[in-house]
Amino acid sequence: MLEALKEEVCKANLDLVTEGLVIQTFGNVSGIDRASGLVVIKPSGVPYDGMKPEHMVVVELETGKVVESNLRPSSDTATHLVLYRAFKDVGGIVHTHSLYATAWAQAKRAIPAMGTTHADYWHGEVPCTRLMTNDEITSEYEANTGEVIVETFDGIDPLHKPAVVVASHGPFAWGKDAHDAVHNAVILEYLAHLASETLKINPATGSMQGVLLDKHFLRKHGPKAYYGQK
Ligand SMILES: O=C(CO)[C@@H](O)[C@H](O)COP(=O)(O)O
Repeated sequence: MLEALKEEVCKANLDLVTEGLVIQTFGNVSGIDRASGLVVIKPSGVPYDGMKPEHMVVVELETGKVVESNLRPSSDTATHLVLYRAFKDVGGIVHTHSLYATAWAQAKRAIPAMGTTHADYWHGEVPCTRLMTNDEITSEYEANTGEVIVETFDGIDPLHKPAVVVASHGPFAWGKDAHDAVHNAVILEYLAHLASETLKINPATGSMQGVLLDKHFLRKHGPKAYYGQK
């Protein structure tokens, strides 16, 4: 079932290791087949070393029910499913605990756009979610994590800002497929690192000029640009 997608999702998970975004069994990548309403995701707690396409778990988008695998799906599966239901153009999702993006999440701060390196990829700051309530944490925690992300993106095109830092937790990134989502997670970590270094040099650095932000983002991702086309 969904052999090509399992290959793609497995490779995307292994790319997290190659890109230095995860250690141990941290993190997870999924991809969706919209036609069948099925999601393929990393198994929970399985080491990346030796991870194969046949280890990927297939779950239903609407119910989260495992339809193929003896392994448990990633513990963050419910978050991925909420995001796929809300962000209809998203085809792949990544969660990591990459060092700098997670530091911004722990600091509970959006990552400001301070220069063109950022503006080439993100149209403004990388948002940070609000803190989750005790009720949200003690009930359906993983699904509620997805809900606070969706709430954060009210009125924002998720493909213009393809990542978020979840307060007190870490980053989630997404894209048109699993490979694109990993690419965005790599860029996010670079931008988080760059912002940290910039604020170390000058803690009073403000956001970049709006005109420059638009110029750099839109020439690459605007209506007539190649990047960002589906
Ligand atoms: O963020 C978390 C847990 O908060 C995850 O990244 C885990 O570290 C990986 O869990 P599995 O995907 O292996 O269940």
